[in-house]
Amino acid sequence: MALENKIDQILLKLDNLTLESIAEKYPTTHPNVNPYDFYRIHISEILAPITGVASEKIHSVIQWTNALDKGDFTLPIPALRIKGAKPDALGTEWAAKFPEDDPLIEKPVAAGSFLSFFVKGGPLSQSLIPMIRNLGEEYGRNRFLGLKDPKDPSKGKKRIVVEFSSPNIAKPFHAGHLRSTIIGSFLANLYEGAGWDVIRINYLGDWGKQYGLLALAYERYGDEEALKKDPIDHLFRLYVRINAEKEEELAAIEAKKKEGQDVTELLANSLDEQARRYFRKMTDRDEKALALWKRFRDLSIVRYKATYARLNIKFDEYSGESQVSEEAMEKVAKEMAEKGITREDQGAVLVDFTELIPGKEGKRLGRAVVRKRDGTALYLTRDIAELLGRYEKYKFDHMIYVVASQQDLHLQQLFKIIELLGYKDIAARCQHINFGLVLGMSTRKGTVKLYVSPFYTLAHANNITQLG
Ligand SMILES: NC(=[NH2+])NCCC[C@H](N)C(=O)O
Repeated sequence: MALENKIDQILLKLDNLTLESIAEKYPTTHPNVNPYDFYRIHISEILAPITGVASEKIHSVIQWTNALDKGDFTLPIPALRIKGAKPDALGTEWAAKFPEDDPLIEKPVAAGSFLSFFVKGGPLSQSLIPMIRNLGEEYGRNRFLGLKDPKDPSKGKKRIVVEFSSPNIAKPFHAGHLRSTIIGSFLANLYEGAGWDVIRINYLGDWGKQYGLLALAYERYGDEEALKKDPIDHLFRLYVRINAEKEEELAAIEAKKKEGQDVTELLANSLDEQARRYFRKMTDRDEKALALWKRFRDLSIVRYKATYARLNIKFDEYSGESQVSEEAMEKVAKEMAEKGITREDQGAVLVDFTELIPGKEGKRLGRAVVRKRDGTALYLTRDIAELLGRYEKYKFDHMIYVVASQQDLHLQQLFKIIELLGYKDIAARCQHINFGLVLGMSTRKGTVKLYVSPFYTLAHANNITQLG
């Protein structure tokens, strides 16, 4: 984009630079879309002769401030590593030598070992407003940041996978999922604005024994009309009801056991056991068992989509725990065993971090079961295979999981297993973005609050503040 405003022309002249020489000397900058890049360069060019330090070096350490009273930019003097000089004294000296009447920047303020720089408001707005008018919708974005090689755009964009929202079908979409949705969508938009190729994934909780239990509940109490009208609500009601029954039943069995009765048969016929068997049929891809579950999933997705649409959010992929194939899990199970990461323990398979990793870290990570005694896989097992599958499919440069801090340990275990498998490079590309807990809610007890009204409010706000 051509530079059409005077201030920037003045700046180029001031520092005796051209856009070409800037690109050469400061390859990470993009002054034609980010006016602040000019300012950082300008400060560096002024300070170079005063300090005797190369302007590129100064440029590389100038930072944003974290509070406005500290200026627009700050220079941490110790970062320049000048031997034998006291940073505080240098700060005072350099501030004194800084030109009194620079057209763009106030004389800096020395604050301890930092120099604070304040941009002059008038000239900035004179340069900024034409820039906003020129760039239009593009203003505020910097598509260069996401390039694989900033010097060679033909090499393409970096790719990021952002996994967020990820509710559990049949359970309500609670405040935790809402937070993941808002944060995840915001991050995805931000990366898009920064020129990355962004893949948005919704990893549904749609698999596990509880979906066997839910199917049983539907067979007993399900209502076709209610399901069609509001699947999420209907399934939630069934889920709470059947869980209460299951808990009651288990408590009764436990009491009988305490009295010394033989409860083997009761346990074998319990709801819990029936649910397990039902889910087993699902993992064996029994068509009948899967048909009901698939309806629950499909209807829930239709509802989710409508809600996300209000928030101006779209996903590129509705993946989910159910989409992780048994074959993929078997493959990685074999690999883990071969690489000595897993061991058997009373018929179950687990990763014992306390043995694999010495010291505190191993202790902190503890032990994690990856295959139950009855042969079924777990949440973690699915995540391991899913992560590797995503890498295979997307070859991402970075992947973010936006998940509540409740699952900090789970994600640390996941990333560590990937690393132990020898995929250090893939593990290093993964990041957990967490957020605090919403206390006092339990889906099983039915104490979850459905956040309908904030949804509307946020949808509204999102329309106005959307980044991309
Ligand atoms: N890859 C993952 N484990 N993502 C997080 C999924 C969140 C999960 N469905 C929950 O509601 O708690």
